[in-house]
Amino acid sequence: MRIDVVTIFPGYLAPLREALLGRAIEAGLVELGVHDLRDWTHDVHQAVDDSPYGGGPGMVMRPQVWGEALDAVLGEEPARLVVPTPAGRPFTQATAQAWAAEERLVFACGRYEGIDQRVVDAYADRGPVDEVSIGDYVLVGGEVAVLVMVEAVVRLLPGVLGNPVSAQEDSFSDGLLEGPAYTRPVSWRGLDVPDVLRSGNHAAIARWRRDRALERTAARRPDLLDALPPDALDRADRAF
Ligand SMILES: CC(C)N1CCN(Cc2ccc(Cn3ccc4ccc(-c5n[nH]c(N)c5C#N)cc43)cc2)CC1
Repeated sequence: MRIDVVTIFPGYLAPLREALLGRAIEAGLVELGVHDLRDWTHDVHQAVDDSPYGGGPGMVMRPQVWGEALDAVLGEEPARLVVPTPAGRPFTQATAQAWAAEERLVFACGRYEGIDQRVVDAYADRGPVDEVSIGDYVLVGGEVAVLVMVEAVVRLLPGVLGNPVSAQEDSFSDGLLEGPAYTRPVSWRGLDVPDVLRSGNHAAIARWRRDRALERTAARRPDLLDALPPDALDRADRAF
C-alpha cells in the first residue's frame, strides 16, 4: 500500500515513521509520502487560505493550491482520496478494514475552517473520495485524524502486526468491546488476577472473557449491543 498525505504541517505526521508503522515502512509493507501543501503556492506569502464566501468565522482553504497539489500527488495512479472533516461520515473499524484493501490512499489535511468544497467535488469525478470524521469532537485540523486512520489501517496489513490473529479479534471485530486483560504478578497492590484465568480450563476462560466483554459493552457501548445481528448472541450470552 502507498499512502500520501498533503498538509501545511508535515512535521505533524512524523509519528508515522516511528515504532510499528516505521518498521512497516522500513520492511516495505507500506510506502509513505508526506507533502507540504505550500510547495504548490506561487506567492511570496505562500497563501493557502482566504475569507469564506457568505461571511462567517475563520478562513477557508483555497481550491487552486489544493488542486495543484492533489493533481501532482495523485498523478495517474488510481487512489482513494480521504478528506478528514468534522462533517464527515464516521470512520470505524469497518472503514479501516475496507481501506486496508486499497492500493493507494491519499489524505488531504485541512486546517482553518476546512477546504473549499469544490476540491472534493472536482475529485469525486476521478475516483473515490471519502469525507470522514474520527469522532464527535472538534480538532484544529486533519493531521491528528490522519495519524489515527493510518494507524488503524496499516495495523491490518499482512505482516505488520507480530500477532495477526489479534487484528481479527480486535475490539469491534466481533461487535463487542474486549474485556479486561491481566499479566504477572498474580497479586499486585492487593488486587489478584481472576482465578479462572489461571485455571487452565480453556472453555471456562473463553466463557469468562465473553461475559466480561458483554458486561463492558452493555455498560459502556449499549449501542454496539443493539447493532449486533440477531444470531450474534448465543443462549449462554443471553443468559448473561
Ligand atoms: C461555516 C462555519 C459557521 N462553521 C463553523 C464550524 N466549523 C467547524 C469546524 C471546526 C474546526 C475545523 C478545523 N479543521 C480543519 C480541517 C479539519 C479536519 C478535521 C477536523 C476534525 N475535527 N473533529 C474531527 N473528528 C475531525 C476529523 N476527522 C477538523 C478540521 C473545521 C471545521 C465549520 C464551519
